[in-house]
Amino acid sequence: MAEVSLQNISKSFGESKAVRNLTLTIRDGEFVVLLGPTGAGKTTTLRLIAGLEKPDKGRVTIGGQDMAGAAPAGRDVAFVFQQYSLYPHLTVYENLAFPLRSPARRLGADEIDRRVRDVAKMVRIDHKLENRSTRLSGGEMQRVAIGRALVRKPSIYLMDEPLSSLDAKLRGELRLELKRIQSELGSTLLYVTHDQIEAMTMADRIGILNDGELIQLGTPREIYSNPVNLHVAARLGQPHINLIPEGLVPGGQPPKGTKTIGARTEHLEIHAGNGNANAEIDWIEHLGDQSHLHMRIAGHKLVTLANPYVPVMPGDKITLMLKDPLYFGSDGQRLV
Ligand SMILES: Nc1ncnc2c1ncn2[C@@H]1O[C@H](COP(=O)(O)OP(=O)(O)OP(=O)(O)O)[C@@H](O)[C@H]1O
Repeated sequence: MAEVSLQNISKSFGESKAVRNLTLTIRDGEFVVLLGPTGAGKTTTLRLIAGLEKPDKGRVTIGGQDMAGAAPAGRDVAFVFQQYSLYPHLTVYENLAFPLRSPARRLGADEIDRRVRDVAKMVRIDHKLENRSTRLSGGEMQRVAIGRALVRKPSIYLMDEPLSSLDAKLRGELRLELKRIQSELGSTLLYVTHDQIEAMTMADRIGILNDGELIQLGTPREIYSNPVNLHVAARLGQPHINLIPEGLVPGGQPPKGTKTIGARTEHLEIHAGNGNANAEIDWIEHLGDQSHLHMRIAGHKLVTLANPYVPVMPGDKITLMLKDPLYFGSDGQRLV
């Protein structure tokens, strides 16, 4: 494995600026997730590292070596795509062995067999090695696709939304397994997604990309608790952070210049009305182990998470207070 570094990378397609002056280092053995909406430049960033696109400006290094001029095959990266790109006419075993059979690798049959069986166990597909790859469920095919990247032991794994075509349950399972495998192998991995749960649960560090720009890079906790601006604050958290005008809800100590307050569940205190009510419960969404309380205050709607036994009903008057919320200025930047 190796450290991979992007320095001041820019890439445009005609008028469209896909990546703008991006600087990012993925440390040896680190799992970095790029999180951003559609069109943010996530896939382009992976393709620039893989050598499938050439930067207009800037440098890519892998293990300290400048990759300018290096063809994709010479870069020692493994790419996993959103859609399992398996060879349909080959068995699972042959799909896994394929990347190891290149003459440049000069691996013996025993070594190939050992690696294929090790990886098949790791991605839990060892019971289907003789199956045609088309005779597998979606989750199994994606395990094989991930396994095929893993057998190679490259400098870095690049993964482009590899779980997005799977149903929620499988996605949850493979998320855990991918994280386990990555920690076991100490792999360097750059993973792109627009799923905040994947980013929060798997990443050592998350990079928030928007409109081709890296807006913030930090641990999941840092990104969640200390967003640098409104855009980052709105990317993470379920339900979405409430963004309300300063002065609407009492409490907190807004610094000079505060325009918007960011209030997540942990930043809101709710008390029974007792004569000072300033808000009203609109409705309650029961999610099973938790509920979403929808509230209204002076025409603004807020949502917060509550335990399902909280003794309130739609129409109840309540007192809403802020507790150390996030503050943002008129330019959307965080004020501390
Ligand atoms: N080959 C191309 N030709 C023209 N424009 C492109 C090309 N590849 C990407 N773009 C543009 O560059 C921008 C970034 O695209 P990119 O695919 O990197 O975004 P993304 O964050 O991966 O989006 P998604 O989540 O939808 O895959 C978009 O505006 C896209 O239309």
